[in-house]
Amino acid sequence: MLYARLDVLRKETSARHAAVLGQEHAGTPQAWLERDIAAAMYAEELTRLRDVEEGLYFGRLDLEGGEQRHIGRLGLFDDENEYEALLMDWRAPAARPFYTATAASPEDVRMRRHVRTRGRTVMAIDDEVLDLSTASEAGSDSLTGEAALLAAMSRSRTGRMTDIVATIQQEQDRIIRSPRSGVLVVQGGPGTGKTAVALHRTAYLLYTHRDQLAKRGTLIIGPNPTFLHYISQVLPSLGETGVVLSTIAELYPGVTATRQESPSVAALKGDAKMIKLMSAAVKDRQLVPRQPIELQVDRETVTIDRSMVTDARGRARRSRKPHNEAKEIFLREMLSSMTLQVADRLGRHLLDRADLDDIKEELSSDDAVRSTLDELWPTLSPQRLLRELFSSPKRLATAARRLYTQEECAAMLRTEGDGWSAADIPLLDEADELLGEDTRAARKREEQARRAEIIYAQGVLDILDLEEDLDPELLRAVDIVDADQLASRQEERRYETTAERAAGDRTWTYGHVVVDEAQELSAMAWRILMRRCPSKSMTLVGDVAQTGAEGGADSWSQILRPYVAERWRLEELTVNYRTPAEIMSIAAQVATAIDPDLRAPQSVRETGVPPWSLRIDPAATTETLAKLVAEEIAEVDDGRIAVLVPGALLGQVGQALASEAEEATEEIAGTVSAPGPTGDLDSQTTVLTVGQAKGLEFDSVLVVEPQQIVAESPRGLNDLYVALTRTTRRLGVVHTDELPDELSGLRVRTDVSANGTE
Ligand SMILES: Nc1ncnc2c1ncn2[C@@H]1O[C@H](COP(=O)(O)OP(=O)(O)OP(=O)(O)O)[C@@H](O)[C@H]1O
Repeated sequence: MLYARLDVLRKETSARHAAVLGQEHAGTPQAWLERDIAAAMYAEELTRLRDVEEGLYFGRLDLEGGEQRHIGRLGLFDDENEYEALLMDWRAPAARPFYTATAASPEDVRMRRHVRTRGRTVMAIDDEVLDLSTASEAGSDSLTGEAALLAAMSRSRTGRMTDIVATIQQEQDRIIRSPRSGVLVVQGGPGTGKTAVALHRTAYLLYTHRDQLAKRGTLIIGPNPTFLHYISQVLPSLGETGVVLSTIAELYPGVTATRQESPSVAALKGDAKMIKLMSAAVKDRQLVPRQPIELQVDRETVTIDRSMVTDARGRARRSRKPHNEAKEIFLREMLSSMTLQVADRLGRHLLDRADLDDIKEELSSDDAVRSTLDELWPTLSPQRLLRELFSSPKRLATAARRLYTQEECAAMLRTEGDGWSAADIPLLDEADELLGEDTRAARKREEQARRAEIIYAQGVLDILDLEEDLDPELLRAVDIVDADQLASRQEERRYETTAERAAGDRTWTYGHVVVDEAQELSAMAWRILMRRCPSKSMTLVGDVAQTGAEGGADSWSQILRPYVAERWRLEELTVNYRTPAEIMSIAAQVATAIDPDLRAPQSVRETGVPPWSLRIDPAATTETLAKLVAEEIAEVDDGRIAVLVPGALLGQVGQALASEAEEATEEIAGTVSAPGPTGDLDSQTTVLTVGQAKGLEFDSVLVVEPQQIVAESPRGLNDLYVALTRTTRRLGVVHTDELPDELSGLRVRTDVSANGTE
């Protein structure tokens, strides 16, 4: 019945969409715009209706009074029966007991039913009677809908994250429905559902605060493009669009960060000391000449001396305006002083206001004067400031004095014009704030754009006018509208979604910002995010034990103190839904080595498959790895496999495995992806570094050379912890070096052919 209702809705929406698209668009520009908006709205609605196909209905609540509520991915109403609710959206307040009711606190619920479907067929039904007699064994922290949950967790992974609406647990629900305002930090170990919770919270907030968030948009920040790809399907399938998914590297419109940077240089650039360095770098561009400068202007000699420039510079700086905006004050002051100098020489008492204005006008239009003043206070773009700073040892040393050592400066130097790295993006944004808008350039750009629109509009009118068999009785286009008017109308017509407008505008401020793997962000990256969200309505999820970036965080209060002091809420997730207990007990050893106080999350299931280690012959690494991959493929059927390697081995292992797979006629042919910068999650087997695998999960994981992973970075143990916790079922560790002590609990295998499950 519910699917039939869904089909009707799809048909109706599709018909409306087609009707709107088919409309003749003769009409006012306003009507065109409305047509565009209506078409986009219907298209969005259609996507939403299509996306809920799988698992449309998943739960039922039977209440004490006899009322039944059916819960699903969206709300469906019976239009013949006074819009009675047939299916309730999981985010509606009345659906909440489905996630929170327990035997001890039943919230009026007598029975909760989980319905599992595949396509449109019911596969299983699990009923839980919330009866006090069962409350003692199933305490309030027990799992909700255990059978459905275990079924969801044991499913093969597809390379894309799926939603968890049918099996959200109580501790997760509390976070998902937490109020929108303020900063909420969700701390949780690996696999506790932080990403899932962050995305479902976004969907919940969009449902509950639709109006505000539709206008301002929501920004979701992830650690890398692979991760964004991994989560990209979850939100639309929850029925939401209008959300910007981005990495920090994409937050400065117009700049693409393509240059790789070493982690240690990225850490230097991410340090909060950069704030002072950047501000010094801007001030260093506001020059005072060592020697007086003499200029010839219309037979008069004008002298620019130190005190004159120092005064003008002082005034401009005291305005506290950004550099490019303060330039107007500097120029005004300089021109006044120079005018007075000329006037004094001519005899100031002989001159009136108009004469002085004439002198000033002459000075300001003189090329030599202009270029000299421009050198003393150059107009700077953020790109130019940074390019010239990081390619000049002298400039960098001056700006960095007392902040960075000589060696650190040397490490940050680079050749001019070699592109931008991800660590440069927060610096560009910082520079933009310090420099402000170059108002003259902005005005010029606007004028140019407007002129181009008019030329285009004139072209359109000319073409319309070329029609040969024109009836002189009929009005022509040019009789009704001229190019200027047409250009204005075109401007009004442009329709962009909130997400499109937000992504293209550096100064856009979002209604809510979600940061995943928040522990990875540098101090400078936090500044760019806080600027994008002045209301500080934010959800930050992460795990300080998984921090891999050298400039990343060790504690949440350290990150947040500069922005909200102690005004933030902390929620913790404690149950691991991903990694089986056998593997978590090994990972827990690593967690203790990182910090003895750290408690790894509790796994909810065992698989009976012990994780293993295998020492292999360095001469035959790739053949052995290929065999192990083939073995894992046989074990996981159509599941996913990751080979996690130290950064230094990525290219080598990736290519070798890919070509091994090409040659192999049997199991692994065509299943291994060669490593790219984003990793290819569509292949069955992917070779990745730990950094690339952050936030992802696979049915089986082979960790290669753990000792090298640990040695590669100051936070190497954290990386190993991340690597071990990416698996949902199977784990093998392959090494030629010694095994780190923490991994001594692994079952030791001696050869390849012996199967890991033995
Ligand atoms: N309530 C739930 N029902 C079913 N599956 C769940 C539930 N909560 C989490 N999961 C599953 O557990 C896995 C881990 O979730 P997720 O990736 O969100 O964890 P995480 O805390 O972000 O992990 P990490 O810190 O390791 O990146 C996912 O496959 C997710 O779908």
